[in-house]
Amino acid sequence: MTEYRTVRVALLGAGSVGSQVARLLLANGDELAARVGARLELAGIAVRNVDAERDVELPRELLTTDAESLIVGADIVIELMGGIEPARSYILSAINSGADVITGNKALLAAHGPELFAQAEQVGAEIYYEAAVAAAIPIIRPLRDSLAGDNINRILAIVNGSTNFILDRMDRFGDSMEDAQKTAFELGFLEADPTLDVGGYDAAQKATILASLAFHSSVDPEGVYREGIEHITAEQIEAARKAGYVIKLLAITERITAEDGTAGVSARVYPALVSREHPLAAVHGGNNAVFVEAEAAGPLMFYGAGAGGVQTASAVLGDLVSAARRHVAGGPGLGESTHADLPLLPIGEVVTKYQITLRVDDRQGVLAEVATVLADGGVSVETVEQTIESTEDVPTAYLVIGTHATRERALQSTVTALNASGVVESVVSVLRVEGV
Ligand SMILES: NC(=O)C1=CN([C@@H]2O[C@H](COP(=O)(O)OP(=O)(O)OC[C@H]3O[C@@H](n4cnc5c(N)ncnc54)[C@H](OP(=O)(O)O)[C@@H]3O)[C@@H](O)[C@H]2O)C=CC1
Ligand SMILES: N[C@@H](CC=O)C(=O)O
Repeated sequence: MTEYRTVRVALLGAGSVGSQVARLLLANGDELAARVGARLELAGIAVRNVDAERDVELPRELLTTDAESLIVGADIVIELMGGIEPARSYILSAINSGADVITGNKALLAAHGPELFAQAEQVGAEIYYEAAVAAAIPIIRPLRDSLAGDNINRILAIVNGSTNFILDRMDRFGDSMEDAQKTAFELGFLEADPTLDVGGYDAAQKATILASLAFHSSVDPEGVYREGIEHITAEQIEAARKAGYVIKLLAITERITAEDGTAGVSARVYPALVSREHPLAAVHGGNNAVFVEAEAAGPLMFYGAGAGGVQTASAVLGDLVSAARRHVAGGPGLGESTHADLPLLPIGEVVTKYQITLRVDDRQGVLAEVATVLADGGVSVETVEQTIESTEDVPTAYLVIGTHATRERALQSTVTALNASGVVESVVSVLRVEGV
């Protein structure tokens, strides 16, 4: 039998993900040792309550509430507790004591990533975080390594499984928003606080991480534009379907140029119209997908499970093998590269296409009046469709206007002008069209 040296691993958290990591680490010890060239010894598992019932039976003697003592002497610390504190302090302790760190904590990385990476760089430690975006889907390493020699222009991503599940139910089964949310909750898709998913906060944290990585820049999470799906109606889903679109909550990050010529990055999250021909339209249920547009590689799509204990554990164990190999072989790790530091530009600088639905009086000349307001605002019209829904005494028409690519600032002021003009009864909806 091969004699291996030992790498000591401390696990913080034994919830959905942590318990699966512990199970797989204990069950596959020999195989992992052969792959790494060292035995991965699970030194202990820190939890809040050692007597709590768990999905996976874990050796009682490994459980402890003393995370600090566990960290001391560990070669690798895996943080799967979630939240900001005490996770941040534990990670800093681990780094300062010379350990490499693995985490799936997107909330922490979005809020404190630069601080943690800077500290790690100072002491020569590494932070691995494949599980933090799109769980089981390998996307961090491809962006950090495989595409490191290319230039990324844009990423369009479905990174929140529960909102994708909800919108997909509405699209494919005709559910209302309320019913779809109820089903998502019953199936355990939504976070304990569903606002994190439905309000787009979870996706915005992941967009922050993707933007930093793709554009080698330090991205302030406060500057990431965010809209949730809570206002999406069954009528909008139906109208989108008729027009050949599906509505998806997208996390988008791209290289853009502001009106004054400043080169920068946009990171944003909102429900957008996606053509049914686009690969992202075929992402159903709770799945995730990251669509990368790179200068040389062209379009690439990474697809799979974006949540789930065992699926996420796969990404964590991949990181563990990498970290342990580095520990055995020595030498530099993957490193964090924020050398470009492009500014994060506000939503007003984004250029995209829009679909505007207006409710207007069905009378002669109304279309020309609407066209004048749009032209005055610098919004160029690509398509117009009119539906008449008049009753005997209320002659009403709906205009669905598709625009050419327009800067968001101009679009928003034109929508304000339309509302104030007296020409339209109401602006029913404004949706951005992405993936074109
Ligand atoms: N679940 C998923 O599908 C995914 C999760 N992630 C990320 O992975 C991380 C873990 O998620 P998940 O497993 O779902 O979380 P859970 O809430 O299921 O588990 C959290 C674990 O951490 C322990 N814990 C919490 N606070 C402390 C503390 N102060 N001291 C010691 N232990 C503590 C809990 O202990 P106890 O059991 O005693 O309560 C529990 O075992 C999060 O950052 C999450 O965002 C990323 C991708 C997907
Ligand atoms: N709540 C998240 C879980 C994984 O990060 C989601 O719905 O995708």
